[in-house]
Amino acid sequence: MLIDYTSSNVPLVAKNQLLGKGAFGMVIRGKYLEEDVAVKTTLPHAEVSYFKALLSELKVMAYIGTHANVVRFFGAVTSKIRERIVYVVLELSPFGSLESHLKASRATYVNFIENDNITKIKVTYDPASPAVTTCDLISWSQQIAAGMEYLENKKGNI
Ligand SMILES: Nc1ncnc2c1ncn2[C@@H]1O[C@H](COP(=O)(O)OP(=O)(O)OP(=O)(O)O)[C@@H](O)[C@H]1O
Repeated sequence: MLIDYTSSNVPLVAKNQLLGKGAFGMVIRGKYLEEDVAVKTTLPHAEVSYFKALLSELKVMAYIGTHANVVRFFGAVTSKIRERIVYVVLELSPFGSLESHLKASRATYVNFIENDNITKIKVTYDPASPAVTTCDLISWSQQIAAGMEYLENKKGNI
């Protein structure tokens, strides 16, 4: 279901909290029904092609549905679509992109592999001690594969 917020509800978008920028848009932190969310939109005065790319992404997100290993899509603010402004509301990933998290964690990475053997099992990721370990990498790989498998099956149903 596509949730269409009225413009009066747009204060869900918190200002000046930029989470990141992509090829055609920016992602800012917001709040939806007491939940912290990520809000994706185009940069001001962006080219029409960027706006169309965001609309295509929105269409895909709306089709995908929910899976534990795929960022959840809450809905979109489309009330200003004529002015080429759309806000796509997504689950907030508190650590940002996996790539940037892995790069930032490189210096504190804890390797559990010695002579091709795993020396320790630490199953759960503990945000209080955020050093990434070999077990985290294995677990995240499995989660990515599960998410990709779900998307692949969805693709087959189009
Ligand atoms: N759901 C999210 N939660 C937290 N941060 C996010 C979220 N989505 C995106 N970001 C941040 O915003 C950045 C840009 O995201 P965006 O989806 O626009 O582009 P991308 O997927 O990284 O690249 P591209 O535009 O090439 O697809 C990300 O690299 C990440 O740092």
